Amino acid sequence: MRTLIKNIDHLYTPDLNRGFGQVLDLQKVHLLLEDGYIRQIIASDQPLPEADEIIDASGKCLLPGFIDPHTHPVFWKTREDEFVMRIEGKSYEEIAAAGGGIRNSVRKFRQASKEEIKEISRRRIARFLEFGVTTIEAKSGYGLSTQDEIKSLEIINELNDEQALDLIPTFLGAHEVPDEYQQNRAAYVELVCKEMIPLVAERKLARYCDVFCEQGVFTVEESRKILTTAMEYGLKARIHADELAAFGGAELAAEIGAVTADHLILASDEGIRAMAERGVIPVLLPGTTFFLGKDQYARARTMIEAGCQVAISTDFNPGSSTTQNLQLIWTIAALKLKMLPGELLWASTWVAARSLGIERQAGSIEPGKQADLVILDIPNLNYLPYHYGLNHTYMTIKNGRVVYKRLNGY
Ligand SMILES: N=CN[C@@H](CCC(=O)O)C(=O)O
Ligand SMILES: [Zn+2]
Repeated sequence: MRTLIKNIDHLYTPDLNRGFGQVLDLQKVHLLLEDGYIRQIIASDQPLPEADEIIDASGKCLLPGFIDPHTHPVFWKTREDEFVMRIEGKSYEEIAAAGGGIRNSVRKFRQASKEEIKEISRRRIARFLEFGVTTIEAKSGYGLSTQDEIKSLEIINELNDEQALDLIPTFLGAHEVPDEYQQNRAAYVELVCKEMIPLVAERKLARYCDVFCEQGVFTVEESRKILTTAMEYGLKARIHADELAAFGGAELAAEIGAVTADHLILASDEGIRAMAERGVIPVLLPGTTFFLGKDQYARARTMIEAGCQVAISTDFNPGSSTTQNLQLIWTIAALKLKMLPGELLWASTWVAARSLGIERQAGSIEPGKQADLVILDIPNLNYLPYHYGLNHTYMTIKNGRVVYKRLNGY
């Protein structure tokens, strides 16, 4: 099966030879796909090859499919009541300390059957394709019992097999201390290390293990124990770090060689330096800072100057960031993190792919790679964060197949 995408105004892909933020901009080209892979970039003065399917991209831009490297898409009920409580003045931390937040989602998750949660999650994740996202990292973390964490990871793995979007599973049993362990948190850490991690690894239900390392959640010592145990079982580490307090999460990520450290709003200079030295990828989630109504954003420029390659993500979850629109995150990251369009392209394709170990298959437009692509109805790359809040996706292509096409022009 050969598909020709013809008359592409701009084909943008990270310029891997020139480094972070540098973009290859090929104008007026065509792209040939074959059997799900990228076959050839064709200059406008070359003859057009035969193809079974032709897509006209006149006046549009072609980018690698976006990769969202930090999401929590498997939950049951939404939490709009807590959103209103925050408008009225309660903080996210106060709501969590009073038993709301993640623990609220956990209580609800445990009441629903696997099939019910799977169905609602299936409908939710389909929306990522509409926004041009072709791969997501997907975390468990609303079960917090062995049985319910397994339920969550099974849903992620089954949805990965059953529909077009790729889901890369992360075990987040240490997302919170559940109600029944509030008076005995050490026992919960033991349960995660001695029962959940071995089972998740044995059943190959996750590639990564994550911990919410944060004041009031898991300490640095507890996080170290959980993540090093997971690494002994062959899972790679990611960590929610320094989001609500400067807590030593970035330093821990560097110390244990985590693949990513995420959030990092309050990461220290020392932590940033250590991450750059160890090659830890900062995954920045400015939509969360925005949605929590906070003013202090992660120091992306300091991280980039220190030598980090930065990724960005929606952090899609029912509490602290409900958007699935990575294009909106481009705008927030541009304005609040001072990231430039070329850096945002890297951050949501190549670097995100590296953070998930899939950079050989995805994350850039090169012959031989999976044909995971997005056609955007924009005149140039700068336009994407500029015209904000809407969905510019004209078409999403996953493994060479059209999986989303906008119905009407505007
Ligand atoms: N910080 C921890 N986890 C999520 C929030 C989850 C929730 O509030 O349900 C986050 O990344 O923001
Ligand atoms: Zn998160």
